[in-house]
Amino acid sequence: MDKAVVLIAEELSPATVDALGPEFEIRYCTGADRASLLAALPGADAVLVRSATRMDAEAIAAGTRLKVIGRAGVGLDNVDVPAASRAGVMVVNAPTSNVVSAAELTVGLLLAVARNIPQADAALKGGQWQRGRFTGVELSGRTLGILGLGRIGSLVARRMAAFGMRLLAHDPYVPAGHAERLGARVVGLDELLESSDFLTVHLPRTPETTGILGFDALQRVKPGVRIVNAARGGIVDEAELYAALKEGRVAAAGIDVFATEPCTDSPLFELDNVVVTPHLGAGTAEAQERAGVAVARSVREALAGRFVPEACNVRLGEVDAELDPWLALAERLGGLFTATAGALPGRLRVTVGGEIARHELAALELATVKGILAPVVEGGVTYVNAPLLAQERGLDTELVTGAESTAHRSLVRIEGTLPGGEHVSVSGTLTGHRGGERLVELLGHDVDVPLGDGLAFFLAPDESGLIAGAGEALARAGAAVESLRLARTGGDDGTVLVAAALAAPLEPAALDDAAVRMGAVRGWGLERRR
Ligand SMILES: NC(=O)c1ccc[n+]([C@@H]2O[C@H](COP(=O)([O-])OP(=O)(O)OC[C@H]3O[C@@H](n4cnc5c(N)ncnc54)[C@H](O)[C@@H]3O)[C@@H](O)[C@H]2O)c1
Ligand SMILES: O=C(O)[C@H](O)COP(=O)(O)O
Repeated sequence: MDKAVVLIAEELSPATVDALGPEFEIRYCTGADRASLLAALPGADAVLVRSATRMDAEAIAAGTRLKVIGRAGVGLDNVDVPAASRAGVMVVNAPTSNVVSAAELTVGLLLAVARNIPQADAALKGGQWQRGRFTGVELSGRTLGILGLGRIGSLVARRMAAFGMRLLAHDPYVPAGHAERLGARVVGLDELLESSDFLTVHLPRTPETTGILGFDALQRVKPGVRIVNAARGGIVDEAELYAALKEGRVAAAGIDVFATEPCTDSPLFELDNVVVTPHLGAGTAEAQERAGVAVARSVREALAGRFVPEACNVRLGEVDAELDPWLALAERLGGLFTATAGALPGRLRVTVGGEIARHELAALELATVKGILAPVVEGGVTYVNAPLLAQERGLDTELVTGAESTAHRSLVRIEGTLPGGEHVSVSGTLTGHRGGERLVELLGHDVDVPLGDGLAFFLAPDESGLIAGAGEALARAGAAVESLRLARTGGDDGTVLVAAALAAPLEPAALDDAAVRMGAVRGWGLERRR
């Protein structure tokens, strides 16, 4: 089988490729070069990007076999997440990988604009020993205004408290008490602007925050303020900042991010009181390794068709790790439901009983739908597109929880009525320390077989010698039978269910042949998960 292709579109830590492992073909392109990106995407199952690759609707459409976009970093403003969701493409990022590095760069920029370090360095290397020209200010005792008290803003708060700064914060969306625990006082935007000697920006770029430090805000700042932006370009209006720096209302600025990147030409670059870096917030070995390894792991999971907790466009909230094997079971049972039904029901009921019923089960419901649709949908079913595909096929799902499971500690049952009126049901559980998947009911027949590979089922009239006849029929059809079970109880149509565990799945023609030989009314199989 061909290896899945992972396309690396930007410079990533070598640890990324190591974490992907040998089972992928790795290809490279230059994501910032549109032609290179669009030419490489059609062959890729996954693409790994940083902030310079625009994964918009056009690029996502070009990735005809794309299943996952891995953003080796935090910001997703270069990824059209809704377009990815429509295309069934999972988007994963590494939201905490580089926050310490970004906070540390912020500290560096705050020190640089306080003490003119880069300017003094450049002057001295240019042969000038000028000490008075670069006299700065102390941070200690001054007021730092933090705009956005999320992950990075909070790390900056802790670090700058150690410098003896007074902390103010503006962030209407953090819980009460968070700022106080960091030693910061929460204030409105006006007070933040009017009272801060230093202002540092840690907001996401949203319609609300774009230009938030524009003409009006820069008119209200404390004269002589120093501003640092290591969040996103465009949050500080570059033209207005330039004007305020020229006037001296803003004494200095440290800027890591620009409205348009790469940015190699800006009026800001002409000003002595500006320190700039080329989007270096995440530019450390540690951050790159963390980001690369995190997305590599998520990509491996996503390409294996498993649930990825870090997926940004699967809205299931936190999924308890204890539930993972149950998701796999539900998906497997969904596949068996479709193999048994040969059609989709209009309405599907997923009943979860016993101990696992206390968990949040939206992911398990989705895993079931994924398993049910996978055998019948071309192009792959993922946790991302399963709800949309179900809707398109008119498949409604009802989740029933809390039912007692008397025979098993926990049980998952899937049932639905087909358009022809036939009721189909399948139930399974996990047993033993290693959580082996077991089928415990099929079409109302009580069975107990491992949900292994190569299962085959037959419905046959209840006659003596059936088990011997079934064994012989399967052997003649070329099957290596590992075990045979007869399920007499539960069915109400006079047939018994023969469940055969085979060493390898049988081809459909061989299954039919075996069914005819044993006098079964029908036979069907469950193939190995791909
Ligand atoms: N320079 C870099 O290389 C680099 C590296 C990492 C992250 N970043 C950027 O840094 C920024 C912060 O990242 P984070 O991980 O701390 O994000 P975060 O989501 O943890 O924090 C953002 C905070 O902003 C607040 N916020 C949102 N809208 C607001 C508004 N209108 N007014 C006030 N507060 C508002 C939110 O409540 C949140 O607490 C992001 O823009 C991210 O893309 C840059
Ligand atoms: O959003 C991020 O993670 C940072 O801005 C870093 O972006 P980068 O991966 O392009 O350096």
